Amino acid sequence: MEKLLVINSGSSSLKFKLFVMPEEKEVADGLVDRIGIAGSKIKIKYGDGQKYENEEEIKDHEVAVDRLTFLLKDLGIVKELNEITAVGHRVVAGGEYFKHSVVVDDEVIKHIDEIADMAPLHNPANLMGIKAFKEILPDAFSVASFDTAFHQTMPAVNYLYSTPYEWYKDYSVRRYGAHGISHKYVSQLAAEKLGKPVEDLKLITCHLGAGSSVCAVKNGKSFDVSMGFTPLTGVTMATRSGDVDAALLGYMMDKLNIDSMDEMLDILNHKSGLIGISGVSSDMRDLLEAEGQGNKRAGLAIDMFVKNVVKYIGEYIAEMGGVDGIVFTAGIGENSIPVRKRIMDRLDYLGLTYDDSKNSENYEGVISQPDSKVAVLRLSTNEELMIARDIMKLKKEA
Ligand SMILES: Nc1ncnc2c1ncn2[C@@H]1O[C@H](COP(=O)(O)OP(=O)(O)O)[C@@H](O)[C@H]1O
Ligand SMILES: CC(=O)OP(=O)(O)O
Ligand SMILES: [Mg+2]
Repeated sequence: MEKLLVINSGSSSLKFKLFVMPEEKEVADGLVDRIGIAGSKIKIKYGDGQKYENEEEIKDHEVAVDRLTFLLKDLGIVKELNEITAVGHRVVAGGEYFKHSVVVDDEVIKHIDEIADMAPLHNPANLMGIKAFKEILPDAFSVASFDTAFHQTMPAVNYLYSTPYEWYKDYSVRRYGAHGISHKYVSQLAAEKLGKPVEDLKLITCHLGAGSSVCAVKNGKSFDVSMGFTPLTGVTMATRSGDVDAALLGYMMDKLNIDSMDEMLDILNHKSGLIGISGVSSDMRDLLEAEGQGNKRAGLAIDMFVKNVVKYIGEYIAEMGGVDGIVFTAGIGENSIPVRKRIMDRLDYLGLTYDDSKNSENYEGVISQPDSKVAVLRLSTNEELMIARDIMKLKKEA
């Protein structure tokens, strides 16, 4: 029996789970939510149903790690931090370096840092977490699991951009995608719930959170994904623009008198998407509330998000030549009944029908009607469990 801690830094959150392995028992499950925006909150479930919840200012991921390590001891979840024998980290961009999870050493740290531009909102925070825990727990086995690894199975026709081929050959410019740990987990779970081997299914997994991506999972493998070279592209996100015409960068630099590309990318990464369109909030919960109070731009931002998800679903049905199941997961996908409803209502052309009583907050599994032409599932993702399993595998091999 041993205790493993898994750290999952998202763009707006830091999630963690403490597992007892090999039983896969979750001893603690925590979330630091709304990092860097008003109303940050820490929520931890631990022990036999105990809960800790506090609203406090969490300005960045570094503060989140500090609070987490303090609370693990303070709440008595561990007596001493060194009871934790391994720490696993979700890392978003692995580029061409990492095609599967690895034990962290200096070389790994160097490469994660080197390709930070491939996930500017994530890799620096991921690396900060890795280094912080190397200091706090120098003897713990340290593992990095990559969001991009699952997408390495994409065929060239889907991962290449229609740019000069030399960009790919000489500079590794291609679609890497993201959220792969989650897309892999929910596609396997969906197959289980549907009672069929994942190898026999065409699935579309919609990971909709602060960062959102839609993935075509054909025969258990990632076939195409909406995120690209970085997690900036694809559908409208909390603060990210999703797909835009590259030509508007130069055009707007001129109009706004901006002379640095970094500043432009900062606008596309941090000031666009739901917050950019609505001017209200980057958080879907706030937008739904504002829309209910008559805020038109909040409604428009939600409609654009929904349209983009519907568009990618349609694209992937065309690319795969059909679909057996559509999965909703992550912050919005799991928790927002109205957003799921708005997406599913746009898919009735597929003969998709859903069960209103199952399109609920906590229902785990198939939410479509038995006679629906396409199955729909609401599944809670568990990136942390996937990483914990990878730690065990790498420990065995070490
Ligand atoms: N009940 C809810 N209704 C609508 N949106 C929600 C709800 N709960 C969480 N969300 C959305 O989920 C997002 C966080 O998703 P999550 O997958 O946890 O984020 P991250 O991308 O940081 O990993 C928040 O920005 C919020 O918009
Ligand atoms: C890649 C990405 O966007 O991750 P997250 O949704 O966790 O921010
Ligand atoms: Mg996430």
